Amino acid sequence: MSAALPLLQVSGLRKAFGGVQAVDGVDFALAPGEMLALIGPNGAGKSTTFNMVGGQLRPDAGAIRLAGVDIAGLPPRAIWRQGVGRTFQIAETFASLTVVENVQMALLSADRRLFSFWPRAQDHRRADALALLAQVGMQAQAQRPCSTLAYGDVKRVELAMALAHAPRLLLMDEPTAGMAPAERLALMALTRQLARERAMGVLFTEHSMDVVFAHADRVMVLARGRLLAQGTPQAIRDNAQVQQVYLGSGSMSGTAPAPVGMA
Ligand SMILES: Nc1ncnc2c1ncn2[C@@H]1O[C@H](COP(=O)(O)OP(=O)(O)OP(=O)(O)O)[C@@H](O)[C@H]1O
Repeated sequence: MSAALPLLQVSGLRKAFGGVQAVDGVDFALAPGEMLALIGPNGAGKSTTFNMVGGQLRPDAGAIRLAGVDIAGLPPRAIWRQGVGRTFQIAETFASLTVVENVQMALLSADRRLFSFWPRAQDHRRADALALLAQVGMQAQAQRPCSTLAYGDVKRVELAMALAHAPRLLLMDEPTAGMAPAERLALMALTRQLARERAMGVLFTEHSMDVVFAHADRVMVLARGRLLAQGTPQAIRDNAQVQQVYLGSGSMSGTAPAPVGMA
């Protein structure tokens, strides 16, 4: 692999639902260790783009290359095996398990032994699970049931679980939804640190502009399925077209102030 090759290279990506062109020819690249935020008003095509990269949706056209290999249209499990991880909420059924057991379950899944070895999860790679928990600052709470954790701590455990199969690219769909401002900045600061340490690319959608401007290396703005702008957080914040799109839509959806309010 050439050093110049991006981790993720998306080109000509398109997807329509009936008469709605949800994603209309999107191109972007993501480097190892980079935090790339995907933002845009409601209905801009963020989730559709995100789900095509993760394999939940099949593109109508376009290429999605991971370290040069086209993964467009592969099923989610095949894309996961290529090294694309995703944060998922801890399922209700696992909330009664301890923190370390949840991470052990993720390691079992990464080792593709989830079903055959289910009863022995407690023995499986416990030291590795504890090491992952140390990386997200949760080792001291390893023995607690997940159901007793504060919300921000659950998010850290989910991050440790997503790291269990050592993804090259991590997809995070609104990772800080429902979190208090200080908590969401802390979670994304941690994610950024891990991205750097592991040379792991992170693509995330986010409605909280404070998170985007504090922790994205680069920001991509979608509007009506097209890439309106991409650049550094500062460049995006100062971009008149971007400000207009958000003003035109009332404001950024969700908890965040509109970009124009943050200059
Ligand atoms: N399964 C679907 N069936 C029909 N239309 C869809 C479907 N998924 C998305 N769309 C449409 O495609 C467009 C883009 O939707 P998408 O969910 O990708 O936007 P988004 O930027 O993620 O929005 P939000 O911020 O509200 O989540 C919208 O017009 C939406 O109504």
